[in-house]
Amino acid sequence: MTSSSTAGDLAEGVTEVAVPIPALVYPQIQVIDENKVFSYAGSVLLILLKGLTCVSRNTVNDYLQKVDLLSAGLNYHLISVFGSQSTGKSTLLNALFGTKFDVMDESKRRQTTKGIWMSRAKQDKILVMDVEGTDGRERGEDQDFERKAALFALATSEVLIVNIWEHQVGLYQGANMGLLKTVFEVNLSLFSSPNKSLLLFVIRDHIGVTPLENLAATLTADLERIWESLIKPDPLSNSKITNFFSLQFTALPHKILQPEPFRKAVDGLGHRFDSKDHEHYVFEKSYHRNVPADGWSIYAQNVWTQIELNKDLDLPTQQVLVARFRCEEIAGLAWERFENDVKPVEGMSGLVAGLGDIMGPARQVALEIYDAQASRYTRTVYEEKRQELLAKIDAKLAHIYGHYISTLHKIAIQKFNTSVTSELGRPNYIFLDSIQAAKSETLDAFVAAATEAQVEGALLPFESELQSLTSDIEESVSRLRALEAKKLGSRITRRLTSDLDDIYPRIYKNPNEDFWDRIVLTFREVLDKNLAIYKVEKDDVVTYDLGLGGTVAEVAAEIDQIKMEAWKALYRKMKEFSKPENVLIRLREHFEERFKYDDNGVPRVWKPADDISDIYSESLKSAMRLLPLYATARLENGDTVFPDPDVVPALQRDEEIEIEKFPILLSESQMLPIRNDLKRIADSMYVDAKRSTIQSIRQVPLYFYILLLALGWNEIMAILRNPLYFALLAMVGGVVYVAYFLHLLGPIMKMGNAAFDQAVTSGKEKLREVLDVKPMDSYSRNRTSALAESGSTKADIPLDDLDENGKTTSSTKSNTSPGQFN
Ligand SMILES: Nc1nc2c(ncn2[C@@H]2O[C@H](COP(=O)(O)OP(=O)(O)OP(=O)(O)O)[C@@H](O)[C@H]2O)c(=O)[nH]1
Repeated sequence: MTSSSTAGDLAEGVTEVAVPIPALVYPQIQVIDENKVFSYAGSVLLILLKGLTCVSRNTVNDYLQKVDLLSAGLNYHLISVFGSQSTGKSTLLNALFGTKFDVMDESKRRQTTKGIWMSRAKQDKILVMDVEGTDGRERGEDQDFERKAALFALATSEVLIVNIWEHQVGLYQGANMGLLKTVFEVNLSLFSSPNKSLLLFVIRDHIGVTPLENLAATLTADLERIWESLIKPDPLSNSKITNFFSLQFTALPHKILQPEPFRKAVDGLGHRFDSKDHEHYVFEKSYHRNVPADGWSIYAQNVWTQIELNKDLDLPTQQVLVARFRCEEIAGLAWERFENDVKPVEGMSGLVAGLGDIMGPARQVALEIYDAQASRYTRTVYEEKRQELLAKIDAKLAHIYGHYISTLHKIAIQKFNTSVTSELGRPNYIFLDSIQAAKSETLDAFVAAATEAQVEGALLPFESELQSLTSDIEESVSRLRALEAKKLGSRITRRLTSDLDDIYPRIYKNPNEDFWDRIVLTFREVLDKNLAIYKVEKDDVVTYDLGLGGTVAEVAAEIDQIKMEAWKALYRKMKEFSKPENVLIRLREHFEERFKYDDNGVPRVWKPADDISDIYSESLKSAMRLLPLYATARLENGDTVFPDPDVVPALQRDEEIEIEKFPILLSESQMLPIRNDLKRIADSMYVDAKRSTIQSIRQVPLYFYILLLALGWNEIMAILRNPLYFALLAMVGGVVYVAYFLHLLGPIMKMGNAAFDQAVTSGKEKLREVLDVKPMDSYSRNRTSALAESGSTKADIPLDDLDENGKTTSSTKSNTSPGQFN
């Protein structure tokens, strides 16, 4: 018992000065009608956890809206009154709270209040329920409604005003003790843990003979007795009535007989409801049912439905159900607002400027909407639904943000490529610096834009996208590095090719057994020279730095690529020089050098004594010996020339090179025509040599000189007699003598003849070229040239068929010549 009021209350009512009441008159609403139907319109069926519960967008909500309490949250109070029929309950409520509940027409003396009515009180944020009176003759023995109504009042109200006549105190039925017993019983099932309510006994028609104190004591004793008689569940077996109820008592004078004291007493009683400082202030936090005003109608309706269905009325569960329903409803509203706010940026392609400034406030506003209304409901439900809402909002934000940073990623990589391409297009660029600058700029811009669009509190990670962008950039850098390495490789290969162009022909022209050793050695020297500037030697370990960055493995691969290109350049050079036509020319030159010139390099003038066949044979053999050298790249030790093992895999993938045939430059089938052609050329030269010898040994007949003397006698004499002619003759004679003395007369004449013959042959060749328009392949052309130079374009002429003048003596033909190469 929190307070036990006595006559002091009465005195309080009498002595206190009435506070002027604002002339506010609120309408009323029937919450439950006499047929036990909850007041609603246009019901909506909802499934709330278990079973079907009829929940409405009802008139109660409309009413609360109308009386401006719908948005009051938990800041409202609910008071019910119950008691016997026609005991002046409505009269009391109207006087106490300024309501307009119907009051019985005295002349008719019949039930006025049917069902349960509600009205807002004149006091701040108080709702009052006027419950149909008990013991009415209209319902007779049917106590169903009064029990249910009492239960409903208890489940919803903080304060229950029990209205009794003074003369009923001490009576069992008249004082509603039977009903109170029911109330106590159901209270135990309603509130498994103590959830207090205030029972405010208002004793009417108190005439003052029995002090209020005594009346209160009687009532208290009755209540405790009832409480003790209840069968309580185990955990509550030792509980007291005061664990569940606070009790207050007050008494009012007769309204009709003592109107003024009645009014004053009512005014005094009113202060208990609006003055927090009042010692009997009726409202305590623990009395509140913790159902926000906007959820009250659902709560009340659920409670009533449960009561109507005679089901266990577990109020905490009902509160949770209402909280769940309302929190979901509020979360729905908040989500709707959020969706509307982010809609403009959701479907946008490309980068949305100021995304964070749109998403952040949208999230904030949605949460504020939710918090403002839902935070009044059961904490656990509120938080659970808030988490759900937050998760939904953040998932949407993550989706929008994901799209944003993915677009950002694409734009960033494009910008990187553009920037780096333009950097690398500049003269004298430094690859690594250019790449690093573009990379830093791109990543910084990405991080800045991604951070700018972040929303405080939301988990919007961009690290994985940043990682993906970084690896895309690295991939791009790798590609650029490969291109750069290729460019560098091409430059090195060009320099190497140029060096080989310079050196290779010299080695090639003078082949011997270590011919290929020299070529490979020279190649390696040239390659080393070109790679030397990139070489880094540290602790006897040789690595390379191409100035392109990259890992050790990447650099090694790039160096291998360069080496591979170098080997390809060598291969091309080898192939070029080993073309059959080039080899034929080289062999012919080699033959000529030995056949037409002596060991001192002096052109041979063939004399009858010379062994032409032997020289021919030796020269041809020497030339033929070169062919295998040119045909297969073989080192002196017998190994074939082959690329280094580290470049072989790359060469194997290269389409230009058949790596297995790397050292094979001329096949057997290619060598055969070269041999034949060389032989033909050599034969031709041999024939010419033979012919020139025969011509040199031919003699002028003696009679030619006698005839010349006879016919030229006069001229001879004229010359001898003329001093001028004679002097000239003497000079010519002197020159001839000196030539003869020096044995130059014969060679001078031979050279003259040879020069003449050569001129004739060249003339014929030119004439043939002019007349012969048929195109020739390079080998045929070179071959023709080689043959023409040797004068062997004619058919082979066997030496045995020549007479001493070098002419063909018969049609007999021989297939072999004396000096034929075997
Ligand atoms: N004796 C007496 N009669 C009162 C008092 N107050 C009101 N009445 C009369 O009691 C009768 C019933 O009043 P109501 O206020 O309608 O009583 P009620 O309890 O609300 O009636 P129901 O709603 O029908 O249960 C009326 O004729 C009132 O004039 C009072 O203090 N004393």
